[in-house]
Amino acid sequence: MAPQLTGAPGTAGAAGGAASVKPQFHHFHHHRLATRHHHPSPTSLLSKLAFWSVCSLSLLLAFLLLSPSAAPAPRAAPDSPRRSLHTSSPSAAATWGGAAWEKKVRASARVRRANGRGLTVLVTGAAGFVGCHAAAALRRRGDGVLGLDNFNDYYDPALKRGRAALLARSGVYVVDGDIADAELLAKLFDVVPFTHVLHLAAQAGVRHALVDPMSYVRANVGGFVALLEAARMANPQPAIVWASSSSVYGLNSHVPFSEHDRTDRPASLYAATKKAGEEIAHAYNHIYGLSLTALRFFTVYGPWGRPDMAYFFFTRDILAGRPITVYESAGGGTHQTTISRDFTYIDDIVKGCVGALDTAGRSTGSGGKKRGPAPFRTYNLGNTSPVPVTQLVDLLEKLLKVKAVRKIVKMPRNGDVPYTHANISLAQRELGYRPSTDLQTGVKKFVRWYLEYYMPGFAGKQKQHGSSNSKSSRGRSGNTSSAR
Ligand SMILES: O=C(O)[C@H]1O[C@H](OP(=O)(O)OP(=O)(O)OC[C@H]2O[C@@H](n3ccc(=O)[nH]c3=O)[C@H](O)[C@@H]2O)[C@H](O)[C@@H](O)[C@H]1O
Repeated sequence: MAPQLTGAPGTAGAAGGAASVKPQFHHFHHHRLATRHHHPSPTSLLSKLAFWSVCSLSLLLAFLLLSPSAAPAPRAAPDSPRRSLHTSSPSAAATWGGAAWEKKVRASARVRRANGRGLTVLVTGAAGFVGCHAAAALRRRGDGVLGLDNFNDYYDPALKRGRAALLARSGVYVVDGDIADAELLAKLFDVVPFTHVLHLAAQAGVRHALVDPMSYVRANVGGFVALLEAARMANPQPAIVWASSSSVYGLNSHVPFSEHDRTDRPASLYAATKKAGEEIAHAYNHIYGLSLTALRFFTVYGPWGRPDMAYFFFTRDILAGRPITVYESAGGGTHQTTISRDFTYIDDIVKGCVGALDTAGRSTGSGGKKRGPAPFRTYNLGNTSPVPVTQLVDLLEKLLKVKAVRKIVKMPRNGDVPYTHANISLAQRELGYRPSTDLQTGVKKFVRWYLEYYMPGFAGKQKQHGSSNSKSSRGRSGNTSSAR
């Protein structure tokens, strides 16, 4: 079933129209060449002269256009839209540039608070789960917000377009482009003097790193460096708040995880690239005076969430009557542990992001040069109450009113860690971070959204009959497989 949206899908990436202009070639017909055996009249002499001039000019033009040394990569004229070559979006038709595009960018980034004081924030990964919620929250309080997202197909891009459409309705424009596109980033910083960057664009997911390792290196290392390069050259230099991950704690066994604990034993490539990001951030802070804040998110969930996460695809599969694989500890021996996560509700995470932006000190550099020390901070954003994954499944069964078909297996060596548990006292003290949503409340909100978004008919039926553990409901939900 196609996602049901209440409005038109986002058109953010379509700004600008056609991008490439094909050269026009003129063909001369043979009958014109045949005339050269006759005595030429003055008019035919003139037309011959004109013909050969056109030929020579065409040849010269063709030479200039096709010669590799003489033909640098076409640069966009200021008023014409251009094609981004770096997007990994399947549409690959991301366009940017031109007067109309710049106007849209400026309008989106304009602060709308009555007193005129507010942040001007570039939110990367704005069509992602956390990005879309954070961008909306900033816009609600009147900050200037511009989104950037490459709409890649790691999971259903229609969901990302749906999020961007929501943002568009609240006046936030999401530029369709890649963080690794240095030219695009330079342009954005040129058009808007961003005070802050909330950098959430990344290749997420722990287990997928076994399937496509390079995508993690490209986005979480290469993409991050591209963003930092653009930020250090920008004038003014923005303060950067970015998404690290609880996964950096890896095999750390000291609970709850504190920012002072070891993070040098990652269990997955995903974790390793996030940890690399933290080290890279330190270097940019040290060399260029960029203000950098890393937020270690703990298993964020909620409405408009990521279909690659367990709570999301468990919901889909339970409704479809398909078995779900639930991991149990591979521990054995004396350290038998229940697989559990410090699930953190999206609204709490957004408050943490906003708190981090509000308290981020300034970057000190200018023109790519450091002028003094700048803040370098790291915070856990978790819920401080880990819940076993089996309990999450119990909860979903209760809310969906469908019994899950559980396949219990020992946790494979796929990058997952047995448990996470955040110590959040630092974020509490310095960011005013106070998570307030327990798993029961948060998952209820997610399930309500899921049913309304993917299965509006089913949601209605559930309300009417108060129960839905029927064959027909399973049949309907079977259509949701495109969600992942
Ligand atoms: O905090 C983070 O830093 C990360 O959080 C998230 O990773 P995780 O905490 O691993 O969440 P998620 O995949 O939903 O698995 C949840 C639980 O279900 C278990 N799990 C998973 C799959 C399965 O088939 N069976 C199962 O039992 C699994 O063993 C686990 O115990 C983000 O995806 C990641 O991008 C990153 O941000």
